[in-house]
Amino acid sequence: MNKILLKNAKLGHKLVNIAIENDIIVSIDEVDSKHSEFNDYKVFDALGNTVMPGLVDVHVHFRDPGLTYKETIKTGSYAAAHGGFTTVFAMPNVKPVVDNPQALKNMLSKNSTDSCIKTYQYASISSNLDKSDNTDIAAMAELGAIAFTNDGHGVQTAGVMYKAMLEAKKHNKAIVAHVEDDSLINNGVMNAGQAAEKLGLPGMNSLSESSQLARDLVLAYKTGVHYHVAHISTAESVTLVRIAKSMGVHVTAEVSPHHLLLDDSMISMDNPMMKMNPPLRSPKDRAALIAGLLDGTIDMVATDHAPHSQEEKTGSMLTASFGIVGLETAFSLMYTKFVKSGLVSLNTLLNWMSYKPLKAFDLAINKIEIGAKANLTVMDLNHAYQIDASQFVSKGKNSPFIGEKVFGKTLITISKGNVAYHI
Ligand SMILES: NC(=O)N[C@@H](CC(=O)O)C(=O)O
Ligand SMILES: [Zn+2]
Ligand SMILES: [Zn+2]
Repeated sequence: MNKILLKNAKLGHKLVNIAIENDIIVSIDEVDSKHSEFNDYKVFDALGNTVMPGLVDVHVHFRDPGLTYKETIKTGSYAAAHGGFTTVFAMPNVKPVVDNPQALKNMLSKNSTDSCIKTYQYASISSNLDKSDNTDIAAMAELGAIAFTNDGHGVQTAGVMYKAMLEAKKHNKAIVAHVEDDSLINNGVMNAGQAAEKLGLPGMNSLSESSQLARDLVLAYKTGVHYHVAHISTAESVTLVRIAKSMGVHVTAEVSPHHLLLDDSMISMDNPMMKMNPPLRSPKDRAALIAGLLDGTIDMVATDHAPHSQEEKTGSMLTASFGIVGLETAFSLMYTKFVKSGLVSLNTLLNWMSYKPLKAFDLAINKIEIGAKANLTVMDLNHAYQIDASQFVSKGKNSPFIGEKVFGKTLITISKGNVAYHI
């Protein structure tokens, strides 16, 4: 049997010892209580640091199979554990795309052998993410796809989206949408606006997101499907989700740390690390995202961890790949900017980064109590440091936050009773 004792962990205001057998928390005792039957346990000392429910990220790209020079399930899941995540949802835009039952079967078995944390798998809505033929949602729901998404691309026609929603609803699965109307992108490499004009770079119209979102929300209203908005990025999108929620549409939304913390006014030069999809929007959009997260319109934070090679992220934004890594910086950035600054409590941050992501997808929540699955992480919340790409265990070093001063360092991550990361 796998037996772990996590000693001297701060849980609320108490200092506790947490015993884990296989994947279950079997006891939580105050440190000074006399409990001495832990002889054959593997001991990890939290040294008085805070233990919290494992973080959850519903949006990661692990690039495996097919693009393993960028990331593998091994390196990606280890990066997640290093960031305090016990649970992630992997996107289907690998090679081959997870767009059929056999590809999904292969992914599910690869995730279970290669990932050091709990990894759920998305399957796609249409074949190869671009063709107009719908995938076999019924079969892939049956096999265990967590939900369906064409992330990386918008679903360009209402017909394909409507059909996918009807099928997903029938099988009690969510549709996760990367909302982007290709006809409003104009070969852009950043948000269309003053900043793009100043730099002389082609801009992507933000209506590309909100106009397709408006379409989808009508379809979601009609079909009753759970519709989840990936990486929401514009003020209009937040307003649309707010209205849809008030109408009773089953809609949830995620926002990335970078869209909360950066905007296009901060792109002072042609810098590939500031290139991602959706692009960093205007300061006004960013303010609306923060307001939307604070008032509950936006449900959760998700990283959209998108590793790329160094070559793919050097040179000009005109040619660089879209996307940045996020798993190893998300918690510390959010903790520093939202909790340490006094804006919200640690508990609220954990709602955004653990409780609500699981709740939204009807999964059991991570909690630290006897009988619960051992999905937890120990953080040194007082540890101050500068973000340094050489400390990343991800293959992707493509972060715009290098050099940023943050608080919060992961000491131990336990997922399903396995010690996935420890210092
Ligand atoms: N976010 C990105 O800029 N890139 C993602 C795709 C996506 O999330 O849309 C990728 O797969 O690289
Ligand atoms: Zn996307
Ligand atoms: Zn993505």
